[in-house]
Amino acid sequence: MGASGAGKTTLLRTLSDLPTAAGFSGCVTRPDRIGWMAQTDLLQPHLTVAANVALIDRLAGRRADPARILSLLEATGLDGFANRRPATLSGGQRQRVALARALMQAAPVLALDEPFSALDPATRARMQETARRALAGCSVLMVTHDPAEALRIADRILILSGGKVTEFPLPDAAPLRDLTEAGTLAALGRLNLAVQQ
Ligand SMILES: Nc1ncnc2c1ncn2[C@@H]1O[C@H](COP(=O)(O)OP(=O)(O)OP(=O)(O)O)[C@@H](O)[C@H]1O
Repeated sequence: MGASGAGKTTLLRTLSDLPTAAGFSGCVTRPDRIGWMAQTDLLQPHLTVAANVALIDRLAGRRADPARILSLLEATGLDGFANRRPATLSGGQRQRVALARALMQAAPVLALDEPFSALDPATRARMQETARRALAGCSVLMVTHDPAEALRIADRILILSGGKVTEFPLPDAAPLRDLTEAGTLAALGRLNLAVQQ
């Protein structure tokens, strides 16, 4: 988390070995493969939804498992959309295709840059659950502007400000946390203040 312009996307891109406008010196140790989902969905307009989900495999010269594609489309609430083109989808549906594509990569580390920002609250809550389930066992570094989202799903919350990272202490409850529970609600108040500083 962190204010707009704090450098969150730049940090994710640096960790993922993607180019940035920022200067960087030092050394990043990372696994060979890092999955990535950007703020913009970057869907290929000429490909169907299923082909977009399979794209990373295709680019890597692998055959994508059709059953896995269908199960990820189902998990992201897109069953029946496999043969549609991105232009026929809403912004939220497109973002869910991008999420399915990120989940398809099954990389040990996944960088998600505000993956749920275009979704309505109910779909967003469902996608948070889907992503947590589908990504159990992966390390996921996710940027979000939404303190409630971070509190609900994160194992750790780091706040980037003035070039420094501070860890926000989480309540004892395990994710997916109940935001109406007193301890979580109190933490939400503290987190709202912390990200405004
Ligand atoms: N460590 C850094 N050194 C120099 N410039 C940086 C650094 N980190 C970020 N910047 C620059 O600051 C600007 C904003 O960075 P970035 O897009 O990463 O912010 P952000 O926190 O993701 O913002 P937003 O929440 O609005 O998406 C960019 O122009 C980026 O190049």
